[in-house]
Amino acid sequence: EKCKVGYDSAEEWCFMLQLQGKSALGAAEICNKTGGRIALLDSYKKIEILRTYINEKKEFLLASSIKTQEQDLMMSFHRIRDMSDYADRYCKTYKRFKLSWSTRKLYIPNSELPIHFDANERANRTTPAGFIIKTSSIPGAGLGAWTTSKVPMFTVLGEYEGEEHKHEGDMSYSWIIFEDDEEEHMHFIDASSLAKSNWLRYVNCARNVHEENVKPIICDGLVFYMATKDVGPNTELLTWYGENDGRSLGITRRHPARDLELRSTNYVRVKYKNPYNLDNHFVLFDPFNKKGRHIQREYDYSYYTGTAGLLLPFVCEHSPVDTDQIYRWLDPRNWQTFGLFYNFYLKSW
Ligand SMILES: C[S@@+](CC[C@H](N)C(=O)[O-])C[C@H]1O[C@@H](n2cnc3c(N)ncnc32)[C@H](O)[C@@H]1O
Repeated sequence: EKCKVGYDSAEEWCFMLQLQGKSALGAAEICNKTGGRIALLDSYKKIEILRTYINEKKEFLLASSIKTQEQDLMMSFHRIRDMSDYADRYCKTYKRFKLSWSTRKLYIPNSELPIHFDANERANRTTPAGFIIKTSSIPGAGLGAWTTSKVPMFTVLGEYEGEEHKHEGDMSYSWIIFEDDEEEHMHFIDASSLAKSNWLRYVNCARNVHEENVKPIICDGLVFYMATKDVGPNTELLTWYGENDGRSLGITRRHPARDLELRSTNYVRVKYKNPYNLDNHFVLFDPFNKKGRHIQREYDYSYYTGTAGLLLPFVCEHSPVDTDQIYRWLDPRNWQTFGLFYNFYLKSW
């Protein structure tokens, strides 16, 4: 037998399907321990052989209980998508009827302001009944907006008020509004002034999908905030600021409202060698997809899954022929080294 213990022979390769769910790093570690490495897809033939190999073990894979994470992820994704659809509908109605009965039904207006008050108290004084401004649940984030009673899903928490500029002001309280999708046609709604904003300025940025419960609806040059879940009492309202602002707050996670490309809940993690740039990286391999779309780039889904990322089954391999080594020689980035070796070889010969 050419394959090591625990490995199965599949044509010229030796594979081992691991049904335990692991992160990319955890998987690499286990493959190392068994004397192999993460299976590397570097030829069409190998992809086909690996597909056949996994298909033979299909029942085990389908029976493994670790799919719940992918299912959660897809559900969260669809929920976020549904919220976008709902927001679009809300906006259409708003554009036609403004705040009429239909858009006002689930709309929470600012608290009414007294006639005389300190101008800088405006923002806080607009806080409606059922909400309170107090220290955020996020360490170091300052103040936050909290519920004191239940808020049903789809409740519009009001309009994000601020000064409208054409120039960039204090970006930490600004929404950028693109009018008709053109960069030149944009403005900012800047809530940095306490005298010219309302309580929604205190809504902080969610760090993950579990705590995210508010969606900005950008509509008709304005921004509304809408609850995307039934929110219980004494819960902080948190929304996703967008990738740029998220990043500047140290939240580098990808918010998959943009593009969650998962199509399956049967992924197996392997590596893939890109034939164009010879880069090799982790991919999600869907061995049961018959339409040929079985390789999926793996993005950072930790916005959903927490820091370890998706826990997936994976395939280890060890090959009597180290194809990775061969590719290293073929990689143009290594040719300089190869040249040195070649010169040395010629000279010594
Ligand atoms: C629109 S304000 C939110 C209200 C702010 N916390 C306050 O006390 O006025 C945005 C600012 O809140 C803070 N913040 C919001 N989300 C945060 C997060 N996830 N982590 C750290 N700071 C955050 C940052 O200082 C950010 O510039």
